[in-house]
Amino acid sequence: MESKRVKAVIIGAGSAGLSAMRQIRKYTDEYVIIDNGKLGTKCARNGCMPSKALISVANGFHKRDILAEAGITGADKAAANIPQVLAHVRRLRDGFTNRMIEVTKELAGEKLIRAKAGIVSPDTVSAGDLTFKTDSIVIATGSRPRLPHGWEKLGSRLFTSDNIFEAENLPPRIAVIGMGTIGLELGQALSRLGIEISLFARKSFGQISDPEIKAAAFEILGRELNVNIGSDVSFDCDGDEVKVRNADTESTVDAVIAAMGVEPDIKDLGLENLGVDLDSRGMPSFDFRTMQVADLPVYIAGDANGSRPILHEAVDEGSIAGHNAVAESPEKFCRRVGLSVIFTHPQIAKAGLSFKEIKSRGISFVVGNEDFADQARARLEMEAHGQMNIYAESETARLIGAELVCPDGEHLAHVLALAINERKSVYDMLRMPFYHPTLAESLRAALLDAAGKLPDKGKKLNLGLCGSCPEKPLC
Ligand SMILES: Cc1cc2nc3c(=O)[nH]c(=O)nc-3n(C[C@H](O)[C@H](O)[C@H](O)COP(=O)(O)OP(=O)(O)OC[C@H]3O[C@@H](n4cnc5c(N)ncnc54)[C@H](O)[C@@H]3O)c2cc1C
Ligand SMILES: NC(=O)c1ccc[n+]([C@@H]2O[C@H](COP(=O)([O-])OP(=O)(O)OC[C@H]3O[C@@H](n4cnc5c(N)ncnc54)[C@H](O)[C@@H]3O)[C@@H](O)[C@H]2O)c1
Repeated sequence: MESKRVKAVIIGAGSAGLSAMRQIRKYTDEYVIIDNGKLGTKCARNGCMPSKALISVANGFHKRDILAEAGITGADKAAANIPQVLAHVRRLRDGFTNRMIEVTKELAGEKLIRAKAGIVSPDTVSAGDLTFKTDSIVIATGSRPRLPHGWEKLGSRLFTSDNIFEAENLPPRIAVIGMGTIGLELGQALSRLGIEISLFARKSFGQISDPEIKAAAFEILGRELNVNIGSDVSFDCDGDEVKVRNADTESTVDAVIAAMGVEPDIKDLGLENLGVDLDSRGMPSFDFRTMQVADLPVYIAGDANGSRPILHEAVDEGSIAGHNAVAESPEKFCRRVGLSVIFTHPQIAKAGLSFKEIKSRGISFVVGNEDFADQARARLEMEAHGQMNIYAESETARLIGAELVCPDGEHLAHVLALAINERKSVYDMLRMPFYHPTLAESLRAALLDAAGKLPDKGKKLNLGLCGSCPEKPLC
């Protein structure tokens, strides 16, 4: 076996691994990046991008249902050709994937080793016929769909996010197991494209903790989706059909989409050779601010650490891990304000601290609410449903979090995340202009509602919404 000496080994050329490489190559060219799978990143190949392409087509098609109400006739004749829709999704997906492959090859050049990596010890990594002695290791191996024991028996009738975007066609009846992010996004999109979807889950809307927002999401999405929640889900194969059931319901379907979470792809990686304790999942402890594993020169980033399996966090974590892999000593980084979006229609989103986190920290806070049933722009768009709750600390009036299910939730959540990050108060935010008629005005309504519930009952608003004039005003 040939042995080489390097300063850093990155395992995995996905979003986190590439981000780590971008940092490492600023300081040294003595590194390698090892990947044995398809290049192009999960996000582009079978994650963010194909799922959003499918959702976009499905939402466009769904509009035909409201066009007649607005006087546009004939839209009911539109049809969704599933093989053609899937081919369109793949075409768009391939564009993103091919670009990522080019970027990977351009950036990595000969440093890219195409082999399965294994950790031999904290300073040694194997890759096929090669062994690397290294000063540091970045683990960025991503995740795989979690499949509880037994579900693999479905064979070719089983889809996960790993294979669904490769399908040439889909059968007319599908059960989706799991009502988390993937289950909701794919379940609603496929249902809108005319596939008969039955959603089964033990619990719903795991990403949302505010009971009012959860209830609103459940009510709105439940209007168009067949949702079955409660006990454990089981199945039986009956010829070409599958019978899926929980305690109350049974559905006969042609295939199943398993969307029961993801688990770090760390099987057979050799983490036991690091010489540190591993938990029941086989995961070592790591520091969320340095990405360092125990006190070793080993860093773990992205979906591989099982902490925040979303794209921008994977990229941040890769960056931190890469920085620390070549630093004198590991530096602690402040992590970004929380932000997550589920691309259902309406969208479900969260910014800053969740309702549950605020409660568990014992913070005294007020909730500002907006009901989209009466929101002017939402009514014009014929999407007048949803709820937004924003949370402000009672003592300081500072915005600290928000949970929402509403039209354009992705944009509202970004504005809220910005405000929370900049430590803005309800009053600071009310100094902003809000154009009419926009969905952004919903934020103003929620802010006014919060102001009225603060200890001073919004009295500061009497000083004038814009506040006193600074020396060099922008107005
Ligand atoms: C259907 C779906 C939709 C999603 N939508 C969104 C979204 O809208 N927004 C969002 O923010 N996030 C979304 N995500 C999550 C997002 O895609 C992931 O968080 C992100 O892509 C993870 O990046 P990563 O670098 O950790 O993993 P990856 O990109 O999977 O990279 C891991 C790499 O490691 C390699 N590897 C694994 N083991 C080894 C080994 N032993 N040796 C060598 N190489 C190895 C693999 O081949 C792979 O290339 C979605 C995920 C899914 C499944
Ligand atoms: N818009 C986005 O940002 C986006 C989109 C898709 C995926 N993702 C990422 O991908 C990850 C994986 O998504 P996911 O939807 O698979 O996971 P998830 O954790 O969001 O949801 C898993 C769901 O499966 C249910 N479940 C688990 N075991 C079950 C069982 N045995 N029987 C029935 N139900 C069961 C859970 O109760 C939960 O509702 C997410 O954590 C998310 O970060 C993000």
